[in-house]
Amino acid sequence: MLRPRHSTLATMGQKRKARDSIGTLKRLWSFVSPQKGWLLAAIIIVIISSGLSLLGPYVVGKAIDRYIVERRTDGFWMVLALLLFIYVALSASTFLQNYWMIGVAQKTVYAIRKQLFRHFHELPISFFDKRQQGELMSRITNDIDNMSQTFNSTAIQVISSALTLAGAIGVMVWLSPLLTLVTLLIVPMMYAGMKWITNRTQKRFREQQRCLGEMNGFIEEVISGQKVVKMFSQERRMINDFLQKNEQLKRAGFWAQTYSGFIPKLMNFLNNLSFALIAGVGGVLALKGIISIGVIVVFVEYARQFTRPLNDLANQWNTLLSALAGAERVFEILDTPKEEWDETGAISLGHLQGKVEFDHVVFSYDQKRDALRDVSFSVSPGETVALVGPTGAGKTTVLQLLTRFYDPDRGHIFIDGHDGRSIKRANLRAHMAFVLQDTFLFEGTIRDNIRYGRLEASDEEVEQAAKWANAHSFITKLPNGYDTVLKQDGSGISQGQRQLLAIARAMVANPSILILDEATSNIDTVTEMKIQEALERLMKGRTCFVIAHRLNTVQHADRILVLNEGKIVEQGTHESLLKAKGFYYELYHSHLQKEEVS
Ligand SMILES: Nc1ncnc2c1ncn2[C@@H]1O[C@H](COP(=O)(O)OP(=O)(O)OP(=O)(O)O)[C@@H](O)[C@H]1O
Repeated sequence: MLRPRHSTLATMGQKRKARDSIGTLKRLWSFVSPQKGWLLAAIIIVIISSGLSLLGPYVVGKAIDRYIVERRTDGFWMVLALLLFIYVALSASTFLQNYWMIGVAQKTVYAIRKQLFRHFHELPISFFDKRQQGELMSRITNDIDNMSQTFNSTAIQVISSALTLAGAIGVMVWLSPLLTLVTLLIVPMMYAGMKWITNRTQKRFREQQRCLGEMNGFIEEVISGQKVVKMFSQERRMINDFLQKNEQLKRAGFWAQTYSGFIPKLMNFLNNLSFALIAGVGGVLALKGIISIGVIVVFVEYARQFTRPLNDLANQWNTLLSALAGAERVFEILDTPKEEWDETGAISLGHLQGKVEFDHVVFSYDQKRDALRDVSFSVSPGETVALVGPTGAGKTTVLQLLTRFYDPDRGHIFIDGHDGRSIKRANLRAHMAFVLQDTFLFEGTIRDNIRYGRLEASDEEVEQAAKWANAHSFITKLPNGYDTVLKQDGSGISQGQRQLLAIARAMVANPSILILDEATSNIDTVTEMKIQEALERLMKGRTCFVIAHRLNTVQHADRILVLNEGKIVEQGTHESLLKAKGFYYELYHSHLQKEEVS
């Protein structure tokens, strides 16, 4: 079937740390640089707010010395006004730094998301064939989200924490090197304590995430497989399995939360310890006249400010690293070469007769095993050709090459006498339409879904196509007719109705070449007849390729190409092939037996 295959090879997304952080940062800068004016403004305001947050306690300390210790009164109101100004300016600058930084972050992430999504559309089908859908989705959603959060807050906090820390130490050393030493004594303890707790917490959180992921996967499976669960009366077993997973999650969640709850307690304890040390040692120094009371107050305040950035820096560093890893994964996609678009001098064909010729075509997906081996055949305009063969014979591959999702390794494909490579891809595909086994419907109205075949089609053309496709009568019975909104999974309409819509969509496209992936499986007889009739109308006057899984549906094809292991082993009409008593004859009879058994 003409449908992407998912391989489990895709594991690029599993790596946690960026391999080339400098390179990734440089790439990131290319997205941030258009906002460098705003970024500069945000950084300047961060420097100002860090300075203000250090200035506040310093002025308070000086004021205590002046107005409480020395009992002076001059300039009291001035100092009070200064303090008021400092704290108001601090709040305003914090607001501005957030506002500007969020602006920079959102614009940057917008640009990355836009480029990534555009790039997705320019990637060759082989890229999607080799990767898991979920993994690709997570790059465009989770990784970008992670980057966005980091830009929004973490980056600016790291700068602000580092500045506050450096500034506080500078002022403290200037005021009293000895008391600075005492204050800094707490740092190694804080570092060791935090490391001890975070190691354990991270382990518990990972365990919690694992249990949560497992439980979500289980719930999703059970919900989507409800019919099977009920059919085989597996409810009890499902509930028991769920209880087990729920229990594991409860245990993991308990320890993760308990350990992480230790962090504020530990910080509190160390803060109090530091306060006691500063007060004790500072008191002795003050009594000896080495420092003033105001300096002790400044130190107490700084020590309080100190622990927060220290703590923040450790946490934010990890967030920053994981965002860098996410950015690297996004850039990996952006670096994947685009589908080789059109060769220079490629032409557009106005009208296509529909003549197709495969000339000694050899093709391999993996350069190890040939999927097509020296395939040659020629199809006249308007001819219906059925491709049959056992699974893996190469039927889909023929069509992947015809549509130029892949190009042959050797040999040529001619369309109306032009080498396929010399025709613009978009032009070539505009002359083709598909009716696949799984009709892909988009979230939108029935009208829009049909119009997907040719966006400029008028409402009348859409309705006419639906009439030819035998879809009009069921559509008009729906509450909102052509304006009925379909869900993405097409729930609300039957399998057969979906196929009729697919036929209408192909009718609107009015292609010269039609590709049908046997569209009539699992359908009741009445609908099947409707589909058959619609298909016959659709196929009239067009070159058609039909992949047939049920051999009784291909008997009316003008010609049957029988493929086996990538080679055309026979071709002819149904009758001539049966008469030849070759591979098709065997295939047909073994198929008939299977049908009888079932
Ligand atoms: N994307 C891919 N990457 C690697 N190998 C592939 C890919 N798609 C198909 N193949 C291999 O190429 C060969 C031909 O596959 P193809 O899908 O053309 O067979 P098919 O006749 O359409 O089979 P089916 O009736 O089961 O759909 C098979 O061996 C298959 O495993």
